Amino acid sequence: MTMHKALTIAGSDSSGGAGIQADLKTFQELGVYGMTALTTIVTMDPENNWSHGVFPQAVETVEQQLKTIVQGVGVTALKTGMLGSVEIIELAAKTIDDHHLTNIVVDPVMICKGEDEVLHPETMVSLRDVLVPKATVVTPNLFEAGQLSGLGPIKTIEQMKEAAVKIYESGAKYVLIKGGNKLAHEKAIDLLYDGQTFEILESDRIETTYTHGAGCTYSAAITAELAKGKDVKEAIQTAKAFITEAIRHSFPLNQYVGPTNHGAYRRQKEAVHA
Ligand SMILES: Nc1ncnc2c1ncn2[C@@H]1O[C@H](COP(=O)(O)OP(=O)(O)O)[C@@H](O)[C@H]1O
Ligand SMILES: Cc1ncc(COP(=O)(O)O)c(C=O)c1O
Repeated sequence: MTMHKALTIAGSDSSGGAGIQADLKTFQELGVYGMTALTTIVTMDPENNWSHGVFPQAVETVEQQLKTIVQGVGVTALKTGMLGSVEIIELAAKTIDDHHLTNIVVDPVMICKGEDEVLHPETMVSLRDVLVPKATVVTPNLFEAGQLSGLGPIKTIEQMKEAAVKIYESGAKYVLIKGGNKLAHEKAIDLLYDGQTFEILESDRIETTYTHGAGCTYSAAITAELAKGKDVKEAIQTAKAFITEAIRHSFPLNQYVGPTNHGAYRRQKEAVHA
């Protein structure tokens, strides 16, 4: 039996709903063997208004993890999430080049939901210039698309298209901009651009504030499907169905954070086939 092996190079969300935790849960649900290179650790302080703590790992530690996985095991597809520093972004890009890795999903994480400033502005420039050019698919949300394209706040589908063209020019093969619940539309709209045509992906828009980890989960699902050998459009379609079910069944974990439900898509499929 062929084993499909996916890697996530990303941060840890200690509360379990986003970051590498979301990625691993998603890989498992979609039948792919998941591996991790941990870049930074994010905490939330219940005694201090849930303020975020960010604890970056040393570059050497990330390098050794990548060696373990890429040289020691081999990967069929990989995604990047929160990378935390320019050095780690450069390391991820170099690893992709040195080992001729393919099926690369770049989730250009710049902030955690609820925050409104880029964690480190210099990482945005490095993501755009060093890592986005390696991407098979880059998956910015509206805020990140505004930053990567230089267009600033994006509010309409027309502006999403304009941003997609600019980001494509940075060198990604496919640009997938997530409208999600920040676009004023009755559906949850994402826009896919392959350098030639725009495609709108839409799903039910679910009335909830529990979307913690939605972007991580979506990009991990795309990665898992690419690892199985699916083409980009097919992988994105499955991932969109996966994240829609995960959001439909999301839940409050505590007063502050509500993660998506990683098991919902598989349960729904099993119910249909029962
Ligand atoms: N309320 C919602 N209902 C349905 N789909 C949603 C909702 N919010 C986000 N999505 C979808 O979830 C995926 C992740 O988007 P988003 O939450 O914007 O990413 P991020 O976590 O990076 O900000 C996208 O496919 C988006 O359209
Ligand atoms: C480690 C880590 N990566 C990524 C994210 C981004 O999560 P989301 O998918 O909700 O945008 C977070 C948010 O808390 C995080 O802690």
